[in-house]
Amino acid sequence: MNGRERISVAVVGSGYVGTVVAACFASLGHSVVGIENDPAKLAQLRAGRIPFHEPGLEDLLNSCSRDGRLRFTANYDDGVANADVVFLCVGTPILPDGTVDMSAITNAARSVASAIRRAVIVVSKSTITIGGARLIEAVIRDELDRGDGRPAPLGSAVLVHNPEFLREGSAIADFLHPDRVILGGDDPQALERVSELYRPILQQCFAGGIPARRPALMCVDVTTAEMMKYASNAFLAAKVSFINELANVCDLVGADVKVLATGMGLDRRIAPEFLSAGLGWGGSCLGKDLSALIATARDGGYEPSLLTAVVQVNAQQQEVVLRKLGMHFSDLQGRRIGLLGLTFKPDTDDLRDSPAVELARRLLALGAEVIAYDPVATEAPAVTGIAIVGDLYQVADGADAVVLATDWPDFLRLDPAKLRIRMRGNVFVDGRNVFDGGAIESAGLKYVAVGRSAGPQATWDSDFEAPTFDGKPTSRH
Ligand SMILES: NC(=O)c1ccc[n+]([C@@H]2O[C@H](COP(=O)([O-])OP(=O)(O)OC[C@H]3O[C@@H](n4cnc5c(N)ncnc54)[C@H](O)[C@@H]3O)[C@@H](O)[C@H]2O)c1
Ligand SMILES: O=c1ccn([C@@H]2O[C@H](COP(=O)(O)OP(=O)(O)O[C@H]3O[C@H](CO)[C@@H](O)[C@H](O)[C@H]3O)[C@@H](O)[C@H]2O)c(=O)[nH]1
Repeated sequence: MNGRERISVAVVGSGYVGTVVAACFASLGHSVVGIENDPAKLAQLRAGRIPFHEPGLEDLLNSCSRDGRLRFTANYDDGVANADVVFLCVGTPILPDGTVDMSAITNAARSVASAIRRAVIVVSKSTITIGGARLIEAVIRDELDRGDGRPAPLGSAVLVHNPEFLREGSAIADFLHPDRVILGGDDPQALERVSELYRPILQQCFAGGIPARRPALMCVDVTTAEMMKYASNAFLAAKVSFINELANVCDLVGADVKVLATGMGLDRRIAPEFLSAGLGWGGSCLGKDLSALIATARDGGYEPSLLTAVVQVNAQQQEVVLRKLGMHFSDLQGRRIGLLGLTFKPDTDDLRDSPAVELARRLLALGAEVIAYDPVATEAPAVTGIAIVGDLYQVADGADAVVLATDWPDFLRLDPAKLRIRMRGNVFVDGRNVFDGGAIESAGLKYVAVGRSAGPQATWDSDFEAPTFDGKPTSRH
């Protein structure tokens, strides 16, 4: 601990976020108990196995468990008894009306409160509705006030909201090397105590041996902290929808969206991240959080037209791929389509709101046959009719077209000639713009990408000299 205090932490919910939070805080030297109410997940975690796919997490969990800093329980009395800080990391899905289902987190908060016997800080880390922190606080206060014949004196609780910005697939690095830690609350001592937990992260100047920017700590009011999470995800989704819209314009005018995005990203105000055009964004968070933000705005009488356009452009992006297939086949009835990838992005097994699964669903609805391969998602998702195969080249067997839907690095190593030889047709749709079209075409396939039609390709060599405003070349050196 390098002389730092070891803080007792409980983490409620051991899913994609809670398990990472628990293992990472334990790796920083804190003493952590994970509370999970799903018996199957709990059994796996206790056996040292992660019930989902997240690179590096199983090793981290096992090393922390071996050192006695991390364990899991289903029992709130056991988990909360000695905790100084309790993190709530349970799911907050969307209800059919687009608002947030806060029932799991309020139930968890009630269970925590019923087990509190000392002064505790409860930290909501789940993404919550605007006003959610106050709701959780009220639930905890009610439970503590209820007494219910339990031995007095009961403990006390202060609420801090600490939204999480990790991404699946790079969750450990994102948690341990964040750009910022946001704490929402109005109790300075509680904010200070929670920031203590993050101290090793906040003080680091190196990430993986490379000098890094020190993460920022921002302490704000709870409502702004709640908004910070929704606004960040809405912005990321908007950036992807923006480049996808431009990709569609590139297809019209013969420009290359990949080169366009590289050029745009060189402007530091724009930044290169989240400018990859393709099948669109998905996953358990972006769509859900946009929906919650839109519902919040409408609830206040404001129509958020930009946010709704971000969602519309994304929904439409799958049609772009269908339209491209439509240029090669008069209709998709009876066509055999091989799908590479099912998860919503690489390095996760998460199929929630996956653009690949949604594309499969639409293809099936149009009468196509869909044969899919994914390196990690090896069971058919809840879409009847997708046939899953165990080898990537098998998707090509008798296929009229192969569509890359998820940009798993494994796929970049595929041999297009091996694919071609097994196919009936010759169409290859690169739904994530990751391939070199020339290499695909030289294997006898027709390469179809998103926003990269036969327009002129920009050169990108190091001897390039940018023209000055008067047209004369100038050296960059
Ligand atoms: N998945 C991400 O990448 C990510 C990133 C940042 C924020 N978030 C937010 O974090 C929250 C959790 O997301 P997730 O993806 O980890 O969800 P998840 O469904 O993977 O995990 C939630 C876990 O909580 C458990 N649980 C539910 N109620 C419980 C209770 N009362 N007691 C004990 N355990 C309980 C569930 O069994 C499950 O294992 C959501 O609000 C989400 O929006 C998610
Ligand atoms: O240039 C890009 C970048 C991403 N995507 C897609 O966008 C989706 C979301 O990707 P990503 O943001 O990396 O995944 P998540 O793990 O869902 O992470 C987001 O959602 C989390 C949950 O709220 C937040 O914590 C993270 O900060 C936020 O990036 C995926 O389908 C990607 O394929 C693109 O299409 N183009």
